[in-house]
Amino acid sequence: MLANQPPAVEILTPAKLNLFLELRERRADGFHELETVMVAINRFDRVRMAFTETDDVHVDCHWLPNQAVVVHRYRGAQTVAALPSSQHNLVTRTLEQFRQRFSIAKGFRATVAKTIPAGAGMGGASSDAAAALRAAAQLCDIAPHEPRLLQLAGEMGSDIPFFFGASDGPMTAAIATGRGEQIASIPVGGKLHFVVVHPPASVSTVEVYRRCQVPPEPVSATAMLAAMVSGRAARIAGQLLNRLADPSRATSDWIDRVLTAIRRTSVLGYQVTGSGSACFGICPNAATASRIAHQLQATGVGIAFAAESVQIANPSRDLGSFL
Ligand SMILES: C[C@](O)(CO)[C@H](O)COP(=O)(O)OP(=O)(O)OC[C@H]1O[C@@H](n2ccc(N)nc2=O)[C@H](O)[C@@H]1O
Ligand SMILES: Nc1ncnc2c1ncn2[C@@H]1O[C@H](COP(=O)(O)OP(=O)(O)OP(=O)(O)O)[C@@H](O)[C@H]1O
Repeated sequence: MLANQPPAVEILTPAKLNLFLELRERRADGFHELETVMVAINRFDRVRMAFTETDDVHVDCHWLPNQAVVVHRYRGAQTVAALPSSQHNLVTRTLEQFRQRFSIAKGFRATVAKTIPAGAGMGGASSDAAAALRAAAQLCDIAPHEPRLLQLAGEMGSDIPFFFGASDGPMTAAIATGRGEQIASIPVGGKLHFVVVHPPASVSTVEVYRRCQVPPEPVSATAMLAAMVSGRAARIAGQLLNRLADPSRATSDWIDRVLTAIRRTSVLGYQVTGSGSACFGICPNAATASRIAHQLQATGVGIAFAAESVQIANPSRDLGSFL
């Protein structure tokens, strides 16, 4: 680090896909007990953080320029999803709570450069918040898996703890229970390949959960876990499930358009991720995923890209000063 410059850290934080999501119970607090199998994929946001001498938090959140993934062209119109201001960003709210809980006097400045589609069920905001907490912990010399940090993560959003990864080694996939905040790493028998499509419409997670129904006999994730261990894409394809898919389809007719387009390709299986609006297909290898992504891009139902499973990387590199 250069002399007289504040320390700063950078984390590349991934998106997720839900390969399995079953609802078990609607709780009195309005949340749902669930069982979901999530996998991290190689679509990243970049979070950079440093201390400031002021006693506040400021977050600059922007799309990375020229990221085709966020620019939709539909019937001549071009749309880029709006991102929240600093005040309304989940990263800001999370860092403010962190400062209070850990009695941190200094403030933070963060820049969040995004490529993860927003409101797409790919966990973008949660991933950013997790990265910000991990970066803040590093700046403040707090252990990355300190229980109070994970507790705060879970309180700020059900999906956030997943993006911390595991304390005992690299993590690519996990089963999440409770309302999604209780994470157990699961082994995956090989790299998984996907094609992901997100239409030019976001879906509200709150709205999808409002419309969902808990089945009388929830399906267990056991068969999916065994399929993940095998690493066989065809076997995993046979176990894809998302109990939020129907309420997501009811929320936006884009979901059916995307699913219909994916069904016409040679993917091994397909599903909605999280509460939507993105959908994915599972493919036998990277070349097939790339070929199908091109094919789907040409259908005009959204932005299509190939992706593969990745490990959630462990703490961040020290940047010296970047701000
Ligand atoms: C759909 C998923 O992305 C699947 O991984 C998650 O379940 C959503 O996680 P998230 O975006 O972090 O959601 P939160 O910010 O915790 O909650 C947003 C809203 O979703 C609903 N919600 C969320 C999680 C859950 N287990 N039950 C719920 O009913 C609640 O109405 C809540 O007010
Ligand atoms: N850092 C952030 N990046 C993107 N969206 C954010 C951020 N902070 C707050 N938001 C708000 O949260 C909403 C949902 O964000 P996100 O992209 O995480 O949705 P999602 O992928 O559907 O999430 P999930 O899969 O966890 O339900 C956005 O529409 C936006 O208004």
